[in-house]
Amino acid sequence: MKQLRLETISKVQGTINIPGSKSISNRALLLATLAKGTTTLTNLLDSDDIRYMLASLKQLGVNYRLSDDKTVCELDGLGAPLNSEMAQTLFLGNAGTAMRPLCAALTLGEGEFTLTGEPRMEERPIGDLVDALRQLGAEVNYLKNDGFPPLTIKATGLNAGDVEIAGDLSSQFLTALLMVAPLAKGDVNIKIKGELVSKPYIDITIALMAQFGVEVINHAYGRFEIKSGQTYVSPGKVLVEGDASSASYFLAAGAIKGGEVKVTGVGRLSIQGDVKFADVLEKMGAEIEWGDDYIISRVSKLHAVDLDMNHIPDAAMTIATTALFATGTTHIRNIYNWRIKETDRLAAMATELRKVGAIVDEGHDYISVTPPNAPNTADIDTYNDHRMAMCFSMLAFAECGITINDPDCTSKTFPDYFKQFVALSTQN
Ligand SMILES: O=C(O)C1=C[C@@H](OP(=O)(O)O)[C@@H](O)[C@H](O)C1
Ligand SMILES: C=C(OP(=O)(O)O)C(=O)O
Repeated sequence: MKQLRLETISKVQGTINIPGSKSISNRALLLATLAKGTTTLTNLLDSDDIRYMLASLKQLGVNYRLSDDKTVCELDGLGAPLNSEMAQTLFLGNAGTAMRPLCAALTLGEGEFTLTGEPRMEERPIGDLVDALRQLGAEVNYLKNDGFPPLTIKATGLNAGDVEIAGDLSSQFLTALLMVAPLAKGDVNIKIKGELVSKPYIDITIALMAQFGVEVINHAYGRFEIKSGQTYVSPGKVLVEGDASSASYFLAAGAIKGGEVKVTGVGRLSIQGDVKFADVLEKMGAEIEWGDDYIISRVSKLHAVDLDMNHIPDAAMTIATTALFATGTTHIRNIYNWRIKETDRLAAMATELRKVGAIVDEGHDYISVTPPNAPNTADIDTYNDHRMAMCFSMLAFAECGITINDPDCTSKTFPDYFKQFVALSTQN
């Protein structure tokens, strides 16, 4: 197994232009496919999750041209659902933003499609989405375990009508349903069962659908209406913002060991909820400055916070390791669905934080972290979870340094993360 040793970094200073947002890249690729006209996407993310989406679209006959660095994509929209005369098997790795939306989108046209992924994908639920699609007449069958990929879709189109979908495990199910609703055979009214989690991701979905000309009526995240007669039309160009979750590591670095760190490509005008990570850092004592498309964090003495972080599930992980540099016990609450992501993140985070000497209380849906006087070094297991690897890079700011096992797992969303992270420590 590859290991990366990070020796102590005494100061970070500089600017980093954050690579494109995973959430926006995969949504925009799918909407551009369904839309009439050609769309040019710029600042597209080049990472595993996007490659799975791009490869699937190509396999399904979608034409696009990628720039050499794969960050510009000119895609010819179908102006219609995806169809296939041949049965197709699509491999989607561990990309939730490919698996869930494609599962819904492939029910719209005609054909037989099998969706598979990495072993962990077979443990990540999709039943709530499938139940909703079945209410609209879709035929979806599980190949192994009920409620989980792999699955097969026999597509004949999606009916209109009223549909209920559970919102308490993942917002990606609702995102998937919203994006396909305009191509159903009439009005679609969606009712959410239970409390919807990760709500800001629904705002990203609705904002992108609006860019492609479709309006969603949002009744306080409890009910959504999509009127028929709306079609996706390419806006011509879509600029993918920098990824706000990826920005969290650099903002945390600035707060712990700045100088100051400026992230560009994401800021006050962002449509991503994870920019609110900067508010959490500010509550911990960091000095934050906002621009329209940048955020700066400056070093300060940090203290613990006790917050509900359901709205920023990905960036909240960065708070768990930032807490090692704050006085007091930090409580991160209402994050049950950490358990069903790339790994069981509550268990993984607790185990690895304990290795460096933290006192950790891991609950059903929360984690509390009390820092040791001085962290000790350890070999950090990353569980094939890009965020575990990136979060634990913060331990390079402790006297002891840190070793990250399997650092290349960041390829899911940020292939050259460690190169960029180390570069920041040597910029003037
Ligand atoms: O819609 C999206 O782009 C995402 C939604 C979130 O998932 P949940 O809604 O499952 O929390 C987030 O964790 C994931 O990385 C991306
Ligand atoms: C949960 C994540 O990914 P996915 O899109 O596969 O759900 C993540 O990136 O933290």
